[in-house]
Amino acid sequence: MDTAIVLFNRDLRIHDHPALAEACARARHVVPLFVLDPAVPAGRRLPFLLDCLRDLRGALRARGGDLVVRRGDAVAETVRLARETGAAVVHATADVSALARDRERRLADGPFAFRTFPGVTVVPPGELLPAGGGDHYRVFTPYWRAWSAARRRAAAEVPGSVTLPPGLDPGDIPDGSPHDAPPDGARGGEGQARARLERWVRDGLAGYAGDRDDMAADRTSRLSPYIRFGCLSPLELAGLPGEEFVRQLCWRDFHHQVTLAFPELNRRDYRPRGRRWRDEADAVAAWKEGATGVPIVDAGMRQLRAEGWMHNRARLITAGYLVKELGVDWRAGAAHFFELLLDGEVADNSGNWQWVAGTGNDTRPNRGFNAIRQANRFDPDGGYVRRYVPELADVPVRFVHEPWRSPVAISGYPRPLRLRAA
Ligand SMILES: Cc1cc2nc3c(=O)[nH]c(=O)nc-3n(C[C@H](O)[C@H](O)[C@H](O)COP(=O)(O)OP(=O)(O)OC[C@H]3O[C@@H](n4cnc5c(N)ncnc54)[C@H](O)[C@@H]3O)c2cc1C
Repeated sequence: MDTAIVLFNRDLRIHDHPALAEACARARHVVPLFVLDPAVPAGRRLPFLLDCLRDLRGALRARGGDLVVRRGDAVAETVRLARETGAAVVHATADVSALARDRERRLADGPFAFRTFPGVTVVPPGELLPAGGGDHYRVFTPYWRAWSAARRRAAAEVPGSVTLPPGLDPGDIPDGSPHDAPPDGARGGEGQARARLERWVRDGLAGYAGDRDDMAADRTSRLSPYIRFGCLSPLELAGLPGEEFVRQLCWRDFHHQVTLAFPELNRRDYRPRGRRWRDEADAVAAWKEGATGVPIVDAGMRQLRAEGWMHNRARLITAGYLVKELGVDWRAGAAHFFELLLDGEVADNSGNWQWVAGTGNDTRPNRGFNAIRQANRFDPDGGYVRRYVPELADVPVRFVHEPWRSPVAISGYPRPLRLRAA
């Protein structure tokens, strides 16, 4: 094989990258390509994405290659580059969203051989099928059992060298304007990801099972934006010790295999339950602003806005409040999360929202989400609330989750919009 293009998407790494490794092993010239598509705006994730591209370019240059960057429609630009370089083969990492699969279908019709490779999940979506029939697992526990027992591929080798065809213009990676700076300075890229992983394995992994729901302690890995952009290989992460952490990666795989089978997961109820949602524009606006008057909900929503990330327990509480307490359609909440989260991504976002709403893969669709009970259990000292809702910084512990019970008026903080009895 003379020239192969490797089309990157959300697999922005050189470690364990089967599509890249195979191209480098077989082709004389390899063109690593990323296409910035204005029709698929990265929104708030753009600065993080640009960091990832710069880091990937650096890693490829260190191996004698480069990252070729183009702007436009990913398929049209790939076809154009194949013509320019005479590439007969295009490699990509297989993905599950409707958008990604449409791109794969169009690439398969291109004037080259198109091959997809694993790498977005630990176990490729669709590889495990339930014994009782069906094209995917609908319930997590049997999936977890099958997933834990499944044979895994070996991690792909990092290519020693990458050789571009001569005379190719690599193209610029835009700077991104300062007002686009990532929230709270979160920097993207495989180098950052591996450094954070190393720190977390040293300091956090051993205590993960006990600490992951302690909202104030904030001791989860915070690797999700890096996993979302593929700066880390899920397969490599799943080789870490610690069942509880690996189980979360299995949840991620689970939602991906659901999305492969049900690509409308971000639009349609997975299990329609005939729910009538309320039209509550003012309440939704207050929820988005972190001004519902329910401290644990407001703390989560303000963390999301400030950091582009929210603790998993806060995601469950804020989502539960919107759909179960306010009776608002999960799609409105999922769209807001998707817009603001650095890790925002169809399978995990919509899969989790539908799980909370009872329209997804929860075996207990009527599960309650009592925000106050959750707050007392997972933020018993109110440390999480105080961090994000400074109006409550000096309120005594016994009122921090229910400030409306305080005999002393608290200025500057609203009364709760709506709340079931705790
Ligand atoms: C309503 C709602 C929306 C969510 N939207 C997203 C989203 O858009 N993108 C996203 O990556 N996660 C989403 N999650 C899942 C989870 O909250 C985040 O993955 C997690 O909080 C990220 O923090 P962490 O990296 O510290 O996780 P850790 O606890 O350290 O877990 C390690 C990794 O496992 C994966 N993971 C953990 N929990 C889940 C889960 N419940 N479902 C799927 N994967 C999981 C993530 O890749 C995470 O980085 C959502 C959860 C809820 C309840």
